[in-house]
Amino acid sequence: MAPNAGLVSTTVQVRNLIRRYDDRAVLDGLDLDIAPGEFVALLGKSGSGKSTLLRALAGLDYDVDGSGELAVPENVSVVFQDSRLLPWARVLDNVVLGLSGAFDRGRRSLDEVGLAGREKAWPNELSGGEQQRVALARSLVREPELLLADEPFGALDALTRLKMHVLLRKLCAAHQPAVLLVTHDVDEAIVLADRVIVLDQGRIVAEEVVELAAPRSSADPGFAAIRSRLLDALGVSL
Ligand SMILES: Nc1ncnc2c1ncn2[C@@H]1O[C@H](COP(=O)(O)OP(=O)(O)OP(=O)(O)O)[C@@H](O)[C@H]1O
Repeated sequence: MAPNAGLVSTTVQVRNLIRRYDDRAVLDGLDLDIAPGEFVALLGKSGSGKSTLLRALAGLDYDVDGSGELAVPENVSVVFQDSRLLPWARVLDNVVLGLSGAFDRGRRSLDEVGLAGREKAWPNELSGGEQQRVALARSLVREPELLLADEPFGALDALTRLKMHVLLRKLCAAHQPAVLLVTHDVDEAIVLADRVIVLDQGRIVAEEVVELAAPRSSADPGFAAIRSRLLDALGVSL
């Protein structure tokens, strides 16, 4: 029998992951599976280990003390709270940086994020929301199997954030990457994710599968019930 026979395919498989800083376990025996195309949102108090987990999945913590098993695809894209565009490169050049001959794909990606016609703009000519759209185009033009997003909408105003939710849902439906989104916004997690997990002291302490129909509304009683359980897990009492 083949070694993997019977196993459901996963894009991310984390087993007993431990990461220590100064002998303190910031990730403390964490297990996590993410299925192909699954959208997982990650909540947790400040200091609970969210960014440490993202860094581990992105392969950016090879010099950190720890152990455990980590299976992650090779093709991973990351988006951050700030767009991290190169100020000296035009928008299209930012999108296709490092991808030779990809200008047509880059233009299509900019079209997908609603920025057709802005290819030759400089990053500082765009609003914060538009810069994050470019960052999404830059990630998705690489057709990642896994998209890691560290509070990508954290610096945007409420209205722009809502528009970005609609856009991200559309992009994920079209490209179907597995997603791990770190956010501090419980409603954002419930609106976007198939599953929401809560991290506390380096362990997953709660998990909610979100099966609400789209468009998801915070006025829905099912939404409110999930929010209330997540807030409980985060130690917030209302
Ligand atoms: N390079 C480092 N050296 C020492 N300690 C670190 C380092 N990076 C993170 N830590 C510590 O590990 C813990 C978890 O940090 P991490 O950044 O993963 O938390 P977080 O959940 O992402 O927090 P936030 O929501 O504030 O971004 C914190 O106590 C932090 O101080």
